[in-house]
Amino acid sequence: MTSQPTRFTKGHGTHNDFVLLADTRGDLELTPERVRVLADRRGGIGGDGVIRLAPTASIARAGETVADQVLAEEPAAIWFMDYRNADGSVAEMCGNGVRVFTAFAESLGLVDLDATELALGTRAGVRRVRKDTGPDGERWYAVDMGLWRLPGGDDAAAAGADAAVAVRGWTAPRPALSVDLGNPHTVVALGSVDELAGLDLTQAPQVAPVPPHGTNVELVVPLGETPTDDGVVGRVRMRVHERGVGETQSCGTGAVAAALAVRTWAAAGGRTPVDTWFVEVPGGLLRVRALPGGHAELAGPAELVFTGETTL
Ligand SMILES: N[C@@H](CCC[C@H](N)C(=O)O)C(=O)O
Repeated sequence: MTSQPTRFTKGHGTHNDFVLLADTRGDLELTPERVRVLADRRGGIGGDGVIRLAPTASIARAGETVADQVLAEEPAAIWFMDYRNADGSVAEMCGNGVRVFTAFAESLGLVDLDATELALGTRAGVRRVRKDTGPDGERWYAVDMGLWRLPGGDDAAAAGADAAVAVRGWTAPRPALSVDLGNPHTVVALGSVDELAGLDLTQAPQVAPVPPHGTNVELVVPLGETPTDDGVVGRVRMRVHERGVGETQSCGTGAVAAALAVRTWAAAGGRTPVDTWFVEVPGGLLRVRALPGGHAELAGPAELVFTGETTL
């Protein structure tokens, strides 16, 4: 318990939910224990993660050199997303979190997305957010997620795999592809939506070789590709087990990793890669685009649902 009440906002992006703290002076102490208490769904506010909005300069002053790099690359990136998983661990990046962070910054009057884009700092570097529109005309946010990478390189791209994943109940591990979005992902293809729906993700999937910093695991079913007026669009359904959390309703970086893995598998099979994907997650719908120059874009909604004060 702290003696001073702290204001918070609760928000989510496709039901990946976060406790948001506005630390505009950069002096809020956020220990792993405090994160765990805030994120606790029974004893606290509850969330998959905790997001602190702080001055990028304060993160640099605290000794995180990535914040110096952010400001050198983009001096306008004065606000930083300090992202923590529900178990108190620090994560480099959160795709749904970036959109919710932006909605939070708008609510605080720190940015007007109707007038300009937002450049913000993260531990994976600068991220740029612009307003966008969803397939049914709803307000969405689109984020340039920066450079993506296959840690297994060309060999993994050609083979479509560089790892193996075992899920509780499976008789044998299955091949998987590692994808780096600033944070680590391992993507496995399944044969049907019924198999996806029946998965037991109550325990963390086992990944081999063991990733040195852990990984987020996406289980995906490619749903096909459809010609549209804007070109061919792919569709994927996925579930995710997040590092530091457990199964969540959505993972933005995971959706990007899933789409890029399916795209890589298509290319390995000699098919023309599709650049636009809709990704169905248990909590909603996200759009992923492979951009020129090796960047990827993630688009989706962001909702702020309530505010309050806590002494936790
Ligand atoms: N839900 C997030 C990812 C949050 C961090 C992740 N659990 C990790 O440890 O890398 C997203 O929307 O990307």
